[in-house]
Amino acid sequence: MSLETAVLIRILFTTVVLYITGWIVYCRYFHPLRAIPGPFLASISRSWIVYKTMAADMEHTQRALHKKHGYLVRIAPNEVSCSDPEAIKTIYGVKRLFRKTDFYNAWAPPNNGYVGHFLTRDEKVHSERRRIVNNVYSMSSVLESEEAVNSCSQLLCEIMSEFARQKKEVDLGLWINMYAFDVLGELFYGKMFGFMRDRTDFGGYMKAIDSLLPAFTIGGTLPSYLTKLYLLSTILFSPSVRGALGAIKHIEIASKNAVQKRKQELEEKEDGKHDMLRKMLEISSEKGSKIHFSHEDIYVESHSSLFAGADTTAAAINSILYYLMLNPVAYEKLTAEIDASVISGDLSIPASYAEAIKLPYLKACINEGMRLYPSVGLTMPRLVPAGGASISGHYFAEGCRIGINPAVVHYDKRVYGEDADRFNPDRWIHAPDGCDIPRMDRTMIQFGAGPRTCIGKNISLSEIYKLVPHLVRLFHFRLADPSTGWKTKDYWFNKQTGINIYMEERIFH
Ligand code: HEM
Repeated sequence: MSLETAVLIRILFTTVVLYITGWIVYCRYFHPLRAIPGPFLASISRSWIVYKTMAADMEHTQRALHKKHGYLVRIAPNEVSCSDPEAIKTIYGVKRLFRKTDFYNAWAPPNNGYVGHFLTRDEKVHSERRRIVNNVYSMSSVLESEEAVNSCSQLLCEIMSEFARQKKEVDLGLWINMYAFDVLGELFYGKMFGFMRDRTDFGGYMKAIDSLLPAFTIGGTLPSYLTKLYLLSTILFSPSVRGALGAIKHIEIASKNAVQKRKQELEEKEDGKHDMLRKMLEISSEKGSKIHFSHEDIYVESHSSLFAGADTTAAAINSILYYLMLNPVAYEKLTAEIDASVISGDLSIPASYAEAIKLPYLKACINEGMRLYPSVGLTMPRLVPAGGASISGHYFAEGCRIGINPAVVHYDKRVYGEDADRFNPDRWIHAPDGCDIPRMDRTMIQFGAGPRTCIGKNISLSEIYKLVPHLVRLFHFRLADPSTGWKTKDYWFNKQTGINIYMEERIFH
């Protein structure tokens, strides 16, 4: 090696060491977030958050960190996880908009048009676009398709009856996931995809989402200059991600075909169906050119809902049923309420949404399942707007990243009582000492909060309120092996596997 090269290497090495030392000193002693506690590595590098996200159990890590440090924990040099229930309205409220961070960029398809409600970071564009379709997602609109949802529940119950008669061990999570996809098929396209009918992962959608979730979540957590590189390398080197992109393409093509077909059907004859596709086609033909709502926007609307709406709803139903199976007293109490309501004629089977929401213990069990196990298990990160903000006694400068993880704030003992980490639906009937139900309700952010609240919330609630009493009335479920527990993977959607059960059909005389 020549002398010049050796000197050059030494200069380079010294520069790198000086840069890293300077960066660490800045992060620890001069950074605006220096006073916020958290893991040392997190305070100087995003490698901590990336590594912990890859482990897919961030909700446990964050709960432990908040228990140790309080409401604010530094999870990256410029990012904070907040668990203060009072901060929900500041961070996610309408008063001053905290924009979504670049975490969401990793999920966006290469698309020059509108990327969908979930991914859009421009609040003005978001509110304009969301206003166009808000009514389509209202509860009254969703309930116009109630019969269609009933047909899905009935098919699921027929399959479950067959399994019960065969005394077969069943992967409950898998069937609930297939059910959730088929309901979206009915609601959006006027017919089930065929997951349950064909007993298969139709078009490979489930596998595709499972493969893409880690890539998007890790890609979004990386420093933004690495996101594209990371995503590109997963496409090049991971056959499952390549396969998943193929399946997503399939969903896109299927959406496009469905829009064309539905348009044609409606032109040919009136079929009396009020699916969401029809409603969106009507908006598009009545005022589409004026408000720029084209067929392209309808494809985006429908296929992004498949991505966002099936796994999340399935995770919620799974958690409600799983915790009931683990808590026989609550399970019996719910069964008694449902049986009494059926006998008195207050609840039909299939259950109507309007009837089901009147059952107090059912409501308590549903709230409690989604509290203890919200379907989204990472912080929903936002940027502090111009002028900064005061949160939990700390001033945050513009541009700091901050978010709340539903799976952390839902465990707050000051809000939900000393037994907040236990499944106890009764807390929703009589609030624990020192707690009150309106505050408990306000702290539930399983569907997000404020202007970016889940647009599909009513779809999911109608599915959950209708399916849970239907299943509880017709079957008795028990875990095949209560000692093993489910397995969970928290890649933004916190998905469960291994809910293996046996069931019996209930006999009524
Ligand atoms: C139990 C079921 C569901 C849960 C727990 C859930 C959860 C969430 C959460 C937490 C957000 C906010 C994300 C953020 O602020 O970063 C969100 C947004 C969203 N969800 Fe859901 N979701 C569910 C079902 C659905 C369904 C069925 C659909 C579609 C049909 C859907 C579509 C969306 C969309 C499009 C957004 C973005 C809304 C916006 O920014 O305007 N979700 N969801």
